[in-house]
Amino acid sequence: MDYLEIAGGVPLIGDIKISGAKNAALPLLAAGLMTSETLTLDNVPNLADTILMEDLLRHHGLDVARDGETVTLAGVADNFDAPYDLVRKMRASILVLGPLLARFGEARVSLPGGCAIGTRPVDLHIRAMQALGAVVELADGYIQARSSKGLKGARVVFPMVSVGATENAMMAAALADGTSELVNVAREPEIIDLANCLNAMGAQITGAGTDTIVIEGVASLGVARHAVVADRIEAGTFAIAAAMTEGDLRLQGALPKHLDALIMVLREAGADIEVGTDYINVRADKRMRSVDIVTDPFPGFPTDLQAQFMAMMCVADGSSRISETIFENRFMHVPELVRMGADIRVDGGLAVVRGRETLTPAPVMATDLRASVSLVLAALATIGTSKVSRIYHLDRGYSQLETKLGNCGAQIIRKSETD
Ligand SMILES: CC(=O)N[C@H]1[C@@H](OP(=O)(O)OP(=O)(O)OC[C@H]2O[C@@H](n3ccc(=O)[nH]c3=O)[C@H](O)[C@@H]2O)O[C@H](CO)[C@@H](O)[C@@H]1O
Ligand SMILES: C=C(OP(=O)(O)O)C(=O)O
Repeated sequence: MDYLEIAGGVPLIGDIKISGAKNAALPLLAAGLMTSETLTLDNVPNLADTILMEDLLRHHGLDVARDGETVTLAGVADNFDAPYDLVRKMRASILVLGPLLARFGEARVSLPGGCAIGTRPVDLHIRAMQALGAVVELADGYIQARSSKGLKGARVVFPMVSVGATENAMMAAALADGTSELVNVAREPEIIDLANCLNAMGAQITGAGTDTIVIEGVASLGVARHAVVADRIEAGTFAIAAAMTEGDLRLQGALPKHLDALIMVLREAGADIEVGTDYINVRADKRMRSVDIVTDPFPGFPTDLQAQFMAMMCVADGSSRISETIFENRFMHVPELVRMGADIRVDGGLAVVRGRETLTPAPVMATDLRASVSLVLAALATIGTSKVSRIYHLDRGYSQLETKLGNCGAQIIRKSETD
């Protein structure tokens, strides 16, 4: 199994090009099921998750071709079954439910089950499909959905904000008969990116980025070409890396309007941040100050940056309160950070971090994507050599992580247990 060996304590200095967003690319790829014409997606990051989604689409019968970061989807699906073996590896596989149901009137998708960060039910996805007229049954661990006469536009009010359920409902309603109003939807930039792509394919969606989306259903969607939006979570991760190593990173392609909450707390912590329309420059020449954060749906502080921010607070001056409100079990990085000498107390969804002057190098491992990268950040800021194991989690969400960081001075090497 691969691991990373990181000799930390070096300020990161240089330029990093931000990749396309995993969390935008996954629904955009699923949207390829909704047309019989070609959908070409540019800036698709080359990640374990996007490759798995490409495999899932092939399994459904699409022709999928990748050339660098451009993915072309053609053909028509002829298999409406998303099996457990593919879905269990990536929860975002549930995003084929809306497209298959809307386009073909049937879908059978394995229930994804819980994962390291929480139980993550899919009840809101199912309720949205039912509201649009589908008949849904749960049997043998599968969601079996049918709409033999096609989906019907409807008013769907979400009891809580869900990114994935908003995306599934938006895709299903795009091909439904009549008007849909989706209320209390997620406002994440990835939702806007999906709406833009669907509209380029011929959908009629307005309101994406607000809490109400209105969709006039159309009979079919056509050909389109769309570039995936920049990954705000990758950019945010590197922004934190610059601040905590007292470095100077220019994040090319990062969109500051998608990172307002992080930029505000980094400035409060003492980082010097300059922004342009498509770059963020983060500079620090002293130890950061402690700041409290609460995770929230966009435009709040993203849960996908909570672990990385906590790593920074472990070496900040003072005491920080970190509240995780989105997922019930998203503190798995805590015991590993503690192994590196961090002082963290957890009480339910609250972590209190008392910053130390420095951490100590240690062998660590994590059980999810952002927890893993938080350990990489902690190791980069710690003098001495740390070993971060189970890095297959990192490969789900960070494209060329070692190269990008290595080009900015990080001493980070991927090794195999057999080396
Ligand atoms: C591929 C992708 O885009 N993943 C992101 C997406 O995940 P995902 O779309 O799975 O996250 P949701 O926004 O749906 O989850 C938010 C909360 O709603 C709950 N919930 C969700 C659906 C449902 O049917 N019932 C229910 O109770 C979840 O358990 C969670 O507590 O948004 C999360 C929240 O910003 C991010 O951390 C993930 O990186
Ligand atoms: C939780 C994440 O992803 P997913 O929803 O795909 O598990 C993430 O990107 O941090």
